[in-house]
Amino acid sequence: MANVKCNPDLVRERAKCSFDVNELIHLIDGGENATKEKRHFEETIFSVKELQDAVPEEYLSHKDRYENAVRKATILRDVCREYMKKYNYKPNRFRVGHGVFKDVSPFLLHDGMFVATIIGQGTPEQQAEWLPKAENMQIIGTYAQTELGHGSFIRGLETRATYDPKTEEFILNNATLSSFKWWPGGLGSTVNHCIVVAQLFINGKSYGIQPFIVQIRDLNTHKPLPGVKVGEIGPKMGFQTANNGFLGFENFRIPRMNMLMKNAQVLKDGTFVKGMNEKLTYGTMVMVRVGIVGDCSLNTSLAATIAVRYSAVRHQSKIKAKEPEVQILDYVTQQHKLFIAIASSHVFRNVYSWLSKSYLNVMKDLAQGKQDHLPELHATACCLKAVCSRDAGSVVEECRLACGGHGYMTSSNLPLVYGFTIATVTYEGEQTVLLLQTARYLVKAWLAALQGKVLAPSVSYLSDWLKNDNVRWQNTPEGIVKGFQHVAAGKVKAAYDTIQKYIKLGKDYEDAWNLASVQLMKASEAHSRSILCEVSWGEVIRTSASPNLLQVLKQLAQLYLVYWTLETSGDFLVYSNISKDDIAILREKYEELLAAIRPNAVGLVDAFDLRDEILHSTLGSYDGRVYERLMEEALKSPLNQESVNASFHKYLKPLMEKAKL
Ligand SMILES: CCCCCCC/C=C/C(=O)SCCNC(=O)CCNC(=O)[C@H](O)C(C)(C)COP(=O)(O)OP(=O)(O)OC[C@H]1O[C@@H](n2cnc3c(N)ncnc32)[C@H](O)[C@@H]1OP(=O)(O)O
Ligand SMILES: Cc1cc2nc3c(=O)[nH]c(=O)nc-3n(C[C@H](O)[C@H](O)[C@H](O)COP(=O)(O)OP(=O)(O)OC[C@H]3O[C@@H](n4cnc5c(N)ncnc54)[C@H](O)[C@@H]3O)c2cc1C
Repeated sequence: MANVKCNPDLVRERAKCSFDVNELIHLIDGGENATKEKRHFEETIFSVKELQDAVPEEYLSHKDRYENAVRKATILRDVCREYMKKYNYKPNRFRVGHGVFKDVSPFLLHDGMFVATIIGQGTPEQQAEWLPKAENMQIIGTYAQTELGHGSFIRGLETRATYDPKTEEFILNNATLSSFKWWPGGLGSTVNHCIVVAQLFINGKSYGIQPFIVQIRDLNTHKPLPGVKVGEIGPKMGFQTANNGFLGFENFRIPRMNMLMKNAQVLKDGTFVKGMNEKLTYGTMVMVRVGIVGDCSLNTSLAATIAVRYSAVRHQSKIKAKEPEVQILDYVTQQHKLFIAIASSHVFRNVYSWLSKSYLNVMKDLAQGKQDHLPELHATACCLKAVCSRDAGSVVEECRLACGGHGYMTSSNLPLVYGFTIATVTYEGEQTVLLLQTARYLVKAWLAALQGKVLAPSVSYLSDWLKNDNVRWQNTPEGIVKGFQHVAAGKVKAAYDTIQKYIKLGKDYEDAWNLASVQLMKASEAHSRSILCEVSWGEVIRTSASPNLLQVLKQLAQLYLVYWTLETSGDFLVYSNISKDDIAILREKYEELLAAIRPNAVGLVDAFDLRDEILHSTLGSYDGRVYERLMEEALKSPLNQESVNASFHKYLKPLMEKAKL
């Protein structure tokens, strides 16, 4: 990239960077070698001509766009397979996927959830049967859980799997319209198999929801099998190439062994054997929620890179009347919009790495029959997924707005990035629903704290606060982290007290819960924010890096702490000992941090190391040729391929002529 002829503003910005950009790239990637491998892989992928689009995707019809995405998905699969064989390297297909598809691969659910559910929910025998086929794409699948009528409340799913002991089969049925599966990615026209989550019935008795592996299309003709009704759900806000679909069954039989039986089992005679914990059936969702925190880091880095580079190149208006128009990045309001995006990406990455470790530890425990830490993992993954996805959506939108009119252009890629980022707020557990799951855990933890019990590490601050809620405020990062814990503890207590108040007024627990649920949701958000602050600050101070880089990383981590303290200063005034003077000091600190980060802004986004092919943006490319690219892309419009469009003769001319009469 160094030899590319760049916009002079970007050249100047890069020259004034105070740290070694390569050092940060290696830190993000996990070492110099990891960067080398990543770059070699990406170079290989983006030099494949067939993966490059001659016409921008947006000009294609819905159908052509899908077919093009499938074409590229198959080529990408082949290239990756060869690459893995040759270099024994497991590539990050999702990162290059943004480059290849701009949007989402029709195989996203195959890789992200179909294979993962076979691993997570299948017995060793079932894995041996299905996994090799799924991994080498002999079969293509998705995860079909959500229905027209139910997505959040999965115990309410209506798809039925009724066991027939005579034939040792399950009979799948979707008797109502609301029971039709709706949303699964790839289901529309791509997959031939599904994990279907259905209500299990044996001898007329319900045994709750269970996962089944089901073939829905013929492997040769791709026609839906008899008894299967399947199709695509149509255009959406984003995810255009994900090929989301609908599905219903009519007396469709599958063998008994197609129920994934790692947890619960159905024996030949119809005996139901309960698993260790029925919630383990929800395991794939926990795994994907953890992954979404990592996706939030990538999505915010995409938007930050585009908006920061653009803001360094764009000059508009003046700060001082007699001086030239400034780079818009010099407006402190612009820095306020953008530097939180850079900081958030680092916070999400650090928290993702911490959460993944907890996830793996809990999986190891579960394999040995220990489930003590499962509730804490579920509660933590729920609130972090909810808050990070919401933050990422807001940050991406703020970056888009920070690019003014050009940010509204599809060629900036910001609308597409927003489309797939904002989807994460809803899928894999709608944000409020997940926050309320965490609130259940917090209320239980609060009760345990009141009873003097020892709490799990992520909520132990509740006991500390109960012992002493009158801690002197300190304007240090550690003091701010403590402050976030006080806010969270204060909100948990307030929500708990509200529930008790309603119960005393004669409400039952469920109604009292619903009445207090805004407070519960806010308590859960505050808990999540306190984890984000504590973990990210902890990770940064443990980072081993050169003094210059460490200084910049600390500035970003502090910016995150101070930004959120100021954004939620009302809560701090209510629940901590912060004073108005402390808030004024923090405002000053915030301005100092913006100024300190300013010279490194371009270096920081360069360190995300996102190739132009992944950014896909007229505003964000490495060379900063913004206006040239905007014009080049505009000229690709089909309307610019002819000097006069047929509509002139058909409609406009007759209209004008009629007007003459
Ligand atoms: C790289 C991959 C990219 C993938 C792209 C993905 C595209 C999108 C895919 C999808 O969206 S797939 C569909 C995802 N759907 C959801 O996430 C549904 C959300 N709803 C739920 O998870 C559940 O319905 C619920 C909200 C958790 C409620 O479940 P339920 O009604 O059964 O529980 P409750 O009676 O409320 O009891 C809760 C009880 O259970 C514990 N618990 C709940 N879930 C889990 C879990 N996953 N693991 C462990 N424990 C769980 C919870 O803590 C409560 O415990 P107690 O308080 O009773 O002790
Ligand atoms: C892009 C995209 C891809 C998807 N891919 C898949 C897929 O591959 N496979 C799959 O199975 N599903 C998929 N889904 C479905 C997704 O998982 C659900 O849409 C999601 O879980 C939300 O459920 P819902 O649509 O039922 O929302 P609802 O639950 O109907 O939410 C509507 C409103 O009701 C509120 N609400 C609901 N319950 C409660 C409650 N208990 N307390 C308080 N408020 C509540 C919510 O907060 C929200 O404000 C996808 C969705 C999207 C958008």
